[in-house]
Amino acid sequence: MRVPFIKMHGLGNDFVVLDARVDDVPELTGETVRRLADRFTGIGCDQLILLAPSADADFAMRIFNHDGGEVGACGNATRAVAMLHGKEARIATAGGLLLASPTQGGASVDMGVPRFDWEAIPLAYPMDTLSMPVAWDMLENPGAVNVGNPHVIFFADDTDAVPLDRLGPEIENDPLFPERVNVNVATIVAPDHIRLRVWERGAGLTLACGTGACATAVHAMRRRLVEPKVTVTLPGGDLRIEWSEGGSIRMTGPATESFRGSFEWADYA
Ligand SMILES: N[C@@H](CCC[C@H](N)C(=O)O)C(=O)O
Repeated sequence: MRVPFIKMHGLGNDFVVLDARVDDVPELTGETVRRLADRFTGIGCDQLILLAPSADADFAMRIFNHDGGEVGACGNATRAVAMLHGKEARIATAGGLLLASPTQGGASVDMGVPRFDWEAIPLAYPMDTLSMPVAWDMLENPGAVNVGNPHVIFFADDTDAVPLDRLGPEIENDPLFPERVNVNVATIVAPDHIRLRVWERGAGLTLACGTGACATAVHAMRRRLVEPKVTVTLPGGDLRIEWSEGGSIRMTGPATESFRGSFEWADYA
């Protein structure tokens, strides 16, 4: 059987979107996701997104990393599917209910209330997540935030000088993070501007990470390093993040549909 797909991206963080609301999509396994996500032998993407009907929301969004693992949140994909939906939507995800509205060329999303308890990140043992007494080489004293998925955030004078291709996988797989972790390295450029690079759990270095931008902005706000509204510049472009203590995070930015196609399911199952 042939299964239709839509190729989309948010600031270069790219997705294969399967829409089980309108198409027949057989049950996905980690192996099928890995094969489809492979950039040499498959369609190629950072995340595979499966849209499905939902009893509690306008639709459900399941998120699978490049390595086949299912996860709770993806900020860039949420903007992409909000744009696809074309009108205000309540989107059910494993990380919680998200509210999204399409904008000119993208979407604005209420990403929910961030969590800071060490159990919620989760960490392997109790620790102050605002100022963690741990270090990996030049990366030290990070913070941790869960925005539907787990993030650790380091500040550095120059994000480009950090060997994230080496330290990213080391930190992602450190036993301190029992569910592994997304690794963010940020520079405060100005009180309203952060520069950010992200090593994504299950996907590696990506051009942008929406939840990474949310987690980093919130952590910088909690440390009183930036204002409640910031621009986060990633290698793929800019996101606008707004948050105030106790509230939910608003993320606004672009999304793009690249092309539509279909694939033979048996080639990837
Ligand atoms: N690209 C995403 C995040 C995708 C999931 C992440 N790699 C995880 O494992 O939690 C984004 O834009 O937020």
